[in-house]
Amino acid sequence: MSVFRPLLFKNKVALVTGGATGIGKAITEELLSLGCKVVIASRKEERLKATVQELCPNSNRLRGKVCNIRKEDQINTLISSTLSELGKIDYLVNNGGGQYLSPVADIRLKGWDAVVETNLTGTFLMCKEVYGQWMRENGGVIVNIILDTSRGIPMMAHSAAARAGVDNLTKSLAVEWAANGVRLNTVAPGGFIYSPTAAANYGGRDVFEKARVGIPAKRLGTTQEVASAVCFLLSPGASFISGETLKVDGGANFFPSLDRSR
Ligand SMILES: CCC/C=C/C(=O)SCCNC(=O)CCNC(=O)[C@H](O)C(C)(C)COP(=O)([O-])OP(=O)([O-])OC[C@H]1O[C@@H](n2cnc3c(N)ncnc32)[C@H](O)[C@@H]1OP(=O)([O-])[O-]
Ligand SMILES: NC(=O)C1=CN([C@@H]2O[C@H](COP(=O)(O)OP(=O)(O)OC[C@H]3O[C@@H](n4cnc5c(N)ncnc54)[C@H](OP(=O)(O)O)[C@@H]3O)[C@@H](O)[C@H]2O)C=CC1
Repeated sequence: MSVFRPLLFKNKVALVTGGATGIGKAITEELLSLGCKVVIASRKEERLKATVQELCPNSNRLRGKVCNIRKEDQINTLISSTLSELGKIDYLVNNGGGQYLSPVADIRLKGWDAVVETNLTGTFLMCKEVYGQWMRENGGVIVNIILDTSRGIPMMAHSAAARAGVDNLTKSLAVEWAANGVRLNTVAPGGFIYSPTAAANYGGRDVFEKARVGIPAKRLGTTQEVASAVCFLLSPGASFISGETLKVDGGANFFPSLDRSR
């Protein structure tokens, strides 16, 4: 059940990348339950269709649009078609992204570029385009999902570097665009947030289960717990918060790393 007051969100238009699966799907569900109209955008059309069918089969409050955030022309079309269909974009959640596990020594340039383009360049392009086409004149709120990079991330160094870039980009934009009524923040899920699609990327549930020992609460975070943080930052309750990074990690960042071996 939502912890927010629907009136604050009613009839707002939200664009959520990667909104058909995992954390993005939980954000989509939360925003729908609060009365938003939501556009979800990602590469695989069948996932978009399945989520629209599951969450909102009999209404056009949820729309899926195919978009690869590594392609500037596709982003341009995503924003312009959303604006022509729904008239505005109040919220943008840059959630689409990911990486693969690899020691740095084995990362090829093509793989490095794929991860940086997806996570850093894709977020830059989405922010720039939504600002240029709508938020510069009308204001809005942006939340960028990253990883908690505060201690580095061995085996995911390409993604950690890209996400640290997103974190810093968010701070610059929070200052540059403040006078235009645009707020931006990042949410950093640090502990492991299980969803079937996230786990499939790592060959199953195992890698998530192993992470449990490094989390003080000895449990994984849920996609809904990330969605709540995102919705708080989108809401008027966060109207004087910009350029911040909110960790959603059950305190794992403060847990002595020695305890991780137990
Ligand atoms: C762990 C717990 C925490 C969880 C955190 C999460 O984020 S959960 C969220 C989890 N969800 C996600 O992460 C979902 C989104 N993630 C993705 O789609 C991919 O991880 C992507 C971002 C690399 C794009 O991939 P793509 O195929 O569209 O990209 P492309 O075709 O442009 O270039 C591919 C190049 O990248 C390399 N390479 C790629 N994979 C591997 C690998 N397994 N092995 C080795 N290398 C790999 C390879 O060099 C390849 O070129 P090659 O040598 O084959 O010619
Ligand atoms: N699960 C976790 O523990 C953590 C997750 N995160 C981050 O949270 C976000 C959501 O991940 P999660 O829900 O867990 O995993 P998922 O794999 O379910 O979500 C990733 C989403 O991103 C979309 N996506 C990937 N690449 C692109 C692209 N090039 N263009 C458009 N969409 C794309 C995918 O859709 P499609 O394949 O159809 O394009 C998918 O919907 C990611 O950025 C992830 O890195 C951060 C910390 C921890």
